[in-house]
Amino acid sequence: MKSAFSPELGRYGIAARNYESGEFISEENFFAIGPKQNIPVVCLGCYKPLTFPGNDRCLKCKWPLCSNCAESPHHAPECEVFVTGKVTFQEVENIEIECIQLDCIMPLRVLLEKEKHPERWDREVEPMEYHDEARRGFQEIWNADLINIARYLRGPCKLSRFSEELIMRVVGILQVNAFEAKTPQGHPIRCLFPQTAILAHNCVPNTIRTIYPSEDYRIKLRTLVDVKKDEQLFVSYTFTLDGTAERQQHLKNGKYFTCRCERCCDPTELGSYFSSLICEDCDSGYISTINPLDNSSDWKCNKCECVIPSSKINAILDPIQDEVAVVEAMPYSDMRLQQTERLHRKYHHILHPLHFIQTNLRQSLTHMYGRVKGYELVTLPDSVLEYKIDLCRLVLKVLDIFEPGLSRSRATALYELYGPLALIAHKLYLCKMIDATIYRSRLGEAISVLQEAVTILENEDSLSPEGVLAVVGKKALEQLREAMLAIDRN
Ligand SMILES: C[S@@+](CC[C@H](N)C(=O)[O-])C[C@H]1O[C@@H](n2cnc3c(N)ncnc32)[C@H](O)[C@@H]1O
Repeated sequence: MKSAFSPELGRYGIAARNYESGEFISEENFFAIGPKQNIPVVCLGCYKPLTFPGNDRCLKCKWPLCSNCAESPHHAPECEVFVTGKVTFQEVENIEIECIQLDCIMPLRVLLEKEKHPERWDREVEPMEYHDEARRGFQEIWNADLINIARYLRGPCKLSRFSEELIMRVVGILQVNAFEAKTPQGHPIRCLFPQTAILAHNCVPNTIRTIYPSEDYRIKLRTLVDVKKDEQLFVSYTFTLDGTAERQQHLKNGKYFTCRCERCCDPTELGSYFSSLICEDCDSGYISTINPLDNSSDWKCNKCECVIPSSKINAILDPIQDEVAVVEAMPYSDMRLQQTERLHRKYHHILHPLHFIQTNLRQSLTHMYGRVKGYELVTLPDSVLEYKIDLCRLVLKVLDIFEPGLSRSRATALYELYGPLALIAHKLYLCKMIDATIYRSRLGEAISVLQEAVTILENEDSLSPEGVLAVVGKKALEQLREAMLAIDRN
């Protein structure tokens, strides 16, 4: 990867040569790793939530640390600071609420690493963007960080060798550049990878990054699609299956810029109508915003003269999104499946069939059919198996537009698709409703779908849920191939 600069994007990455889809471009060790901000008390070694106030403390500094992490290298740097400065951790009464004392940990780790590796700081971290001015605009957050982090480190932690300005800059560097990852146990963390963070954002990315907990949280960047030498490399900083307004808000509040990519500038989101509503007036057109980059823009129908102000659109969409959020917060269960189906049906007269709300509900349904108790794949009637196949294909249709190529989401959707494909083929053949030729072709489709899913998932860390899926998928692939051979033998 080469680095380039533009006034709009700042530094960004470009391809140093031609890459085929799925090729690794670069890899990097973290500069710092640590807990996220605004979280309840976690162990500073493995980041698991600590459930009893006062339990699980470091024997040296008495800050939160579980008994398995006594020698954790993650906690060692700040431990010395807390011991030397006699900085005590104030016990928290409610372990479920955010623990502001932990907000200083990640910035402190960056600052201590700066002292340990000044050359790497100068070369890689010093030039990083931190949007000082824009962050000052969010006054409440700025003041909270100033008090809970900068003044806490310089005061009680006796680290006045770090200026307030430098500490607030590190806070900004982390906010703008840090990536979220998960520990093997699924606990969220933040990591700073200065070289990989150079990549600009695009709502249709051409690369994907993976953090490998089993390789001491090393990051690797690979292409999703073929990329030509000197083409820009993009990742997505947002959830690609959000609509334009949601993505823009996330980027503005968290990364301080307006994305002007082709998808964001197109009211139809590349012809998908991903944020569009069905027109009530003509019933055959779709209502989309006139200017996707302006929240107050009117919306208009692509078939009739209907124009609707944004306030009215929000009054329709906000309650739907609230209702969906309640259902999506439920654990996978019969109840959640029923509620998801209810919402999917309820809003299909209002939202475009590919609307992001419908697509996200559909994606949840593809995961639940086959997993939720009472809906195991082998117990599902053929009609529901066919329905799951349709749901997967619709999700894949959207992913083909927004995450073309070898993405994790594509792999998971393909993984959900192979099961019902194989099962239906098998059932029909056993009932003699299809002959060996059709069975072979249907099984062949299931095999190629699963093979593609496994090929993508094999890039994931072996300790991650996706990595585990790759292993299970590989075994299933062997069984399907065995079934194929059995047809040929008979
Ligand atoms: C993670 S940093 C990327 C590297 C950064 N450009 C640098 O020079 O350090 C994210 C910042 O880059 C800029 N940026 C990234 N993608 C952008 C885009 N699509 N449009 C405008 N600015 C972008 C924004 O300033 C954003 O806050």
